[in-house]
Amino acid sequence: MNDAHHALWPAPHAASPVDTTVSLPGSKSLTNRALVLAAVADGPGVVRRALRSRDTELMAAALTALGAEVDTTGDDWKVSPGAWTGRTTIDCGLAGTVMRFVPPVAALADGPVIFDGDPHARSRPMHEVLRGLRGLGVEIDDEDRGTLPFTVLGTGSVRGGEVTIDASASSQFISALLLAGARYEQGVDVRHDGKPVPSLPHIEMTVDQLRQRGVDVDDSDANHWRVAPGPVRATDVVVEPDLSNAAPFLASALATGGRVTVRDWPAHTTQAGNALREILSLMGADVSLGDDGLTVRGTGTISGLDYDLHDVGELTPVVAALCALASSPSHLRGIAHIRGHETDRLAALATELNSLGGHVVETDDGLTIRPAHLDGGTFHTYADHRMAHAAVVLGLVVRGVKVENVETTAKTFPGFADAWSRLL
Ligand SMILES: O=C(O)C1=C[C@@H](OP(=O)(O)O)[C@@H](O)[C@H](O)C1
Ligand SMILES: C=C(OP(=O)(O)O)C(=O)O
Repeated sequence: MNDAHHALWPAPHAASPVDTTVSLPGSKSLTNRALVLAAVADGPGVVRRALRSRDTELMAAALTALGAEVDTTGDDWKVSPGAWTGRTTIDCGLAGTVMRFVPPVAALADGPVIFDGDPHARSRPMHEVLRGLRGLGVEIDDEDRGTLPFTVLGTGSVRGGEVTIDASASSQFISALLLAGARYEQGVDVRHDGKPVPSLPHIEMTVDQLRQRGVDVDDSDANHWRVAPGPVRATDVVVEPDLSNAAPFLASALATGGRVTVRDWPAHTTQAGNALREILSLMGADVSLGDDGLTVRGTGTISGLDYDLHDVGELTPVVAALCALASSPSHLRGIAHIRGHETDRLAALATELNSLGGHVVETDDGLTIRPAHLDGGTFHTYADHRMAHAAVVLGLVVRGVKVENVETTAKTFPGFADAWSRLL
């Protein structure tokens, strides 16, 4: 691993238990769904308190390239749908939501649309989105790669109809087809056939967002989703704070035996990050939801965790960091699919935690983490924002943790490092 390109950021050490209240930026998953749905809507809409980060700016740029108008100047982003135009190129960065959600929209454009992204984006699974789109009548040129780069050959309309894909590698494959599906002539009727679909809350979020805009979605049978053809109503929506990005902040209370409150925690939400309430209480925290937000209090002792993270895989890095600080062993299961996230997160976490002295073993579908004394050292992020989140949690209690490429957190949380420097 070459550290020469990136300065090392010394993760802040907590001299005393953390005791603070924080407001967090908006949800990536909600912002990018709201942008896509606003761009395919029947009139101009507003996305209030939009997350401004690399992934959401890439989404805004992608939709603009396809003919929508997206005004991102303030905190409330204004979106006006346009006539879908092809003959353009989309940069997906490393954003799963851009590489999966935009091709089904590009299929409505009147010409070819080229997709590419960061070097690692080319290894993220895409095959089943492409297969699904082909089954719905879309022509795609990927030179049989099944990954980025590829070209969607838009013709101005999409037939739609029935299709079966294997979404065991990512829930985003299903969300992708559903988000644009109402604009296809026959809507979409998509079935999953394969090992269980991960991250189901994210599909529920997609279904919920579609219904909020008047789209008729039938998800009454497992592994089967139907979106009726029809208009997507333009809306004025407020984005909730990103509950998955709350993970390192809430975890800091547990790690240091302190208290953290995250303001504006929604009482009802489809965000996967809401599972932190259960996970952190299983690990020994006192968790309460009140008028001032979600408050987590730690006792100074962290219990190991035996847990299936299949539905909430994006929480793994921070949870694994807490497990590495716990006083009993942990078994994190059900997360084989996170090998296809920003990096192979199972390999990256095992390597980096062990390099600090951890006792972490990769299993087929997760991690086994045993108590160990950790020492400082360099924690590599592999261009994965959530690896940096894990490193921050460790650094609070382990002296001398240095984070390589902390700037990678700009994917979903620009100013992440500064937020910690201010907090401690
Ligand atoms: O639809 C979404 O917004 C997301 C779905 C999940 O993807 P996977 O199903 O690939 O885990 C999640 O991990 C990712 O961070 C965001
Ligand atoms: C898996 C993640 O991102 P993406 O939306 O790029 O898939 C994540 O944020 O943890």
